[in-house]
Amino acid sequence: MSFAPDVTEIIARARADLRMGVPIVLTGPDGALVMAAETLEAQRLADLRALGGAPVLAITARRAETLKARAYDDDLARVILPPDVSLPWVLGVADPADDLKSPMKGPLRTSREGPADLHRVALSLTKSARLLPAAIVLPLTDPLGFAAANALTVVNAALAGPLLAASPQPHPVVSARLPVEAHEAGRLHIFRPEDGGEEHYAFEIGSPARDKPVLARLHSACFTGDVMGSLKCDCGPQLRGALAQMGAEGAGVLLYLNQEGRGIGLANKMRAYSLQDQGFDTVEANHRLGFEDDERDFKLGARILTSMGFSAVRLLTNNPRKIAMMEKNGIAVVERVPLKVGETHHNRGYLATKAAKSGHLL
Ligand SMILES: Nc1nc2c(ncn2[C@@H]2O[C@H](COP(=O)(O)OP(=O)(O)OP(=O)(O)O)[C@@H](O)[C@H]2O)c(=O)[nH]1
Ligand SMILES: [Zn+2]
Repeated sequence: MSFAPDVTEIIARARADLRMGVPIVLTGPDGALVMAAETLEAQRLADLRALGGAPVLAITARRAETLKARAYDDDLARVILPPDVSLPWVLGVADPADDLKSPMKGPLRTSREGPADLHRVALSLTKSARLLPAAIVLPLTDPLGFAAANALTVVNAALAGPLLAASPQPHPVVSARLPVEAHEAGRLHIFRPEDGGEEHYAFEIGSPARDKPVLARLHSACFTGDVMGSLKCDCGPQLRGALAQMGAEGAGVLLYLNQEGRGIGLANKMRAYSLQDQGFDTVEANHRLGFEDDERDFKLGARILTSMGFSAVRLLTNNPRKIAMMEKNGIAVVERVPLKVGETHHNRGYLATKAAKSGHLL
């Protein structure tokens, strides 16, 4: 019988639970109750306090650096909850929105007791749920009993950790003809990753030969730039520029990858924009939120191209990481086609930061 969900499916459930503010239980050699800081409610925090024990707030080393909290576990810190912990305290540690307005009072104490494996998986889960990377973790003596009594999702952390770090295989779902302004012979293909995450799209123009390098673009979703015409980035003009070039050549493939905000999600990108209004650049803003500069899965694009039958591209990009990841994952980049469009006085600093800190080619 195989009606029960497998680990991948349970991870998808856990992600949905955390987004709703429902706690989950992680099991490893030990077990722990996990709640995402961003969706924590006052009543659940009160219930947590009533349980006793030694809860911590796990945050990434990036966020810990901003808060001057010691990260004993390299990539994360376990902040000890004060006995009178309140919801604003939890949110103040997790969310940098008010860092400048109300700097944290007193030094944060962090734990170095025992392994941090469950905390690491808890943070990966909050990231994959596109929430702030911060989670309350409370060790439990009877994790399975606690989960059963409260009908909570149980995730085996040892199995989930590697799956959360891996790139899920996107499967083709459907494709249909779609004439667009750039070219009448367009076809939109939908791909669905097997981890229950966001779908991604491939827009094919003309009938590019599978045995020759295809003019290709890996475009990461940017609602603000692609749809709203934001002047803060160059995404909209890049999207339309790439389509126009493919239209003019009569052939090409544009992958539209739903990795909004370099993989942190639109809500977190808007948090980053607020920080940028406080004077931080695009990379510093990601770090203050607890993210790396770029949280995208670049393998995804190579996998979709491979599944469409392509093995070589002329890649429209200024980002050398995209080229390296294509090559590493079986797609030869025979030419880099620069895509320099859409510079405005609003995005000049953003583009300069990408060149200085993220290695973008000018
Ligand atoms: N976190 C964050 N994401 C941003 C910001 N501005 C734009 N983005 C996102 O950055 C991504 C840009 O995607 P791309 O244009 O494909 O990538 P790129 O790395 O600039 O590379 P090329 O355009 O190919 O040179 C999109 O997902 C945007 O939503 C920002 O200030 N912070
Ligand atoms: Zn953009």
